[in-house]
Amino acid sequence: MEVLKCENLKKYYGNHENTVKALDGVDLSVEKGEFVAIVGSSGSGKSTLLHLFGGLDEPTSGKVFVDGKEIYQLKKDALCIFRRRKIGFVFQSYNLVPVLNVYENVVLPVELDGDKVDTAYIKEVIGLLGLNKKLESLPSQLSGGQQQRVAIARALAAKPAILLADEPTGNLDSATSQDVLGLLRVTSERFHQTIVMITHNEEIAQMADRIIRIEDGKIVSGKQTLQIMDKNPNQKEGADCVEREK
Ligand SMILES: Nc1ncnc2c1ncn2[C@@H]1O[C@H](COP(=O)(O)OP(=O)(O)OP(=O)(O)O)[C@@H](O)[C@H]1O
Repeated sequence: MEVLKCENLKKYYGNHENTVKALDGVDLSVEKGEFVAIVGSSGSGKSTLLHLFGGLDEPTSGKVFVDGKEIYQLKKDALCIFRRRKIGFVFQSYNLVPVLNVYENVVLPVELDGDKVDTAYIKEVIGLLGLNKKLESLPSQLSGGQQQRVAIARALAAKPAILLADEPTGNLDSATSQDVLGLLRVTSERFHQTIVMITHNEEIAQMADRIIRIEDGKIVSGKQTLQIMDKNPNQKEGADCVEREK
């Protein structure tokens, strides 16, 4: 099932001779449960693409569908609600609320939406991310890797259709980056969670199911959706359940 799609997506900045074509006709489809990495050099258009997937910007032209809904057809308020319910964000700077403890940070988006917290699910997410013993801690009492794990748990709390991660390991050392990425992969497998992540780091990108390469606002490889077989949570992590791009 397709969860994210864009058609002929363009984002131009400036006008006339000063036009910057940040995205220049991107077509892409991401299936439910896929873990996709977007890589490309600085200025290639990665952040612009991720922001447009997240309903955080307006395209110059083209369409973005999340969970079957054409998001830029929605009015501003409706898009805001849709974003809160359907899209989880993880940024390089963890953006946790400093005066709230780990548990309060994780459930905050659900509570802000007036929804009932699915405590069994939250407990599982927290356990999977290894945060059980840190529930009462404030963000300032956590390491960078732990703070990013809280940010991932928070992004998953509302069971989003897609999780968008913008350089999620940008502030972490190499070993911690691998840990955090491993956990993102585990959550993708356990909850069949669709994840789109941008990264500069090739090693990190290799942990995704599919790598999309972008240059000068165009996709140069990784466009096709892979055949993802059932990501059985009982299988070993990294088991051969996903046919990687050749
Ligand atoms: N608000 C803006 N106004 C004008 N140009 C912009 C704006 N935002 C981005 N751009 C330009 O669009 C192009 C793509 O930028 P984008 O931030 O998407 O690249 P990126 O691949 O994410 O880069 P990086 O890896 O350095 O973050 C760049 O040439 C950038 O200068």
